[in-house]
Amino acid sequence: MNEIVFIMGKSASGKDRIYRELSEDKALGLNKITMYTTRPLRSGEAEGREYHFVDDDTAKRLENENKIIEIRCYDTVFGVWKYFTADDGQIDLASGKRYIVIGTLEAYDKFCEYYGNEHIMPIYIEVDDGVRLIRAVKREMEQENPHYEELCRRFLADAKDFSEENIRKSGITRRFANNGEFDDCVDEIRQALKELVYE
Ligand SMILES: Nc1ncnc2c1ncn2[C@@H]1O[C@H](COP(=O)(O)OP(=O)(O)OP(=O)(O)O)[C@@H](O)[C@H]1O
Repeated sequence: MNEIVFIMGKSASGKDRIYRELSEDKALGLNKITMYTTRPLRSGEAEGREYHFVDDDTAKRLENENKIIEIRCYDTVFGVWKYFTADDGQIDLASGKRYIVIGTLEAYDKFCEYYGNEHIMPIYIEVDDGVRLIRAVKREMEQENPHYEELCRRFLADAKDFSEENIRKSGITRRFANNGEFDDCVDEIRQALKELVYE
């Protein structure tokens, strides 16, 4: 049973857009998971909507209780900010519900360790590097303050994080290409979900 649909891919591969499209499709009935962060709430954000905003002690307590499924720690100028997914009851494999998660390859491995890979359906989105870089630059140009250095850093970091060896080690065998029309890619994923998640 593939109760958890796990979307992943390099930066600007289109995963946010695909995640939104699939999670808004009522017919699929995929439930979103709210992650946690120790970074402060920004204006316009609301507790429980973008994230559950918690302090470091809460993160440590959940860690001690072995309730953290995957965690990423970033050394920022404001100190260490943690982003994590916790086993807080949002995912209940016995409930018959389906879930949709977006994350890194490392997070996918952690989900497999925690829940067992038979419960997770990996959706790996792939876009040719040249096309992906152009889309990333275009998206950045639309920002008020484009950060091209960060874009380049992520592009290079992704080449390592999503190396062919890492993809193979994670047991990812199927890739969903998003080089052409967005709807074609989403249709292919919908078809795969019908076969593998709603079998
Ligand atoms: N098939 C497509 N054709 C054209 N543009 C696309 C297509 N798919 C996605 N895009 C665009 O590419 C850009 C990157 O998509 P998106 O933000 O969803 O990527 P992402 O993988 O979530 O990136 P990141 O990890 O950097 O946040 C967006 O501007 C999106 O609208």
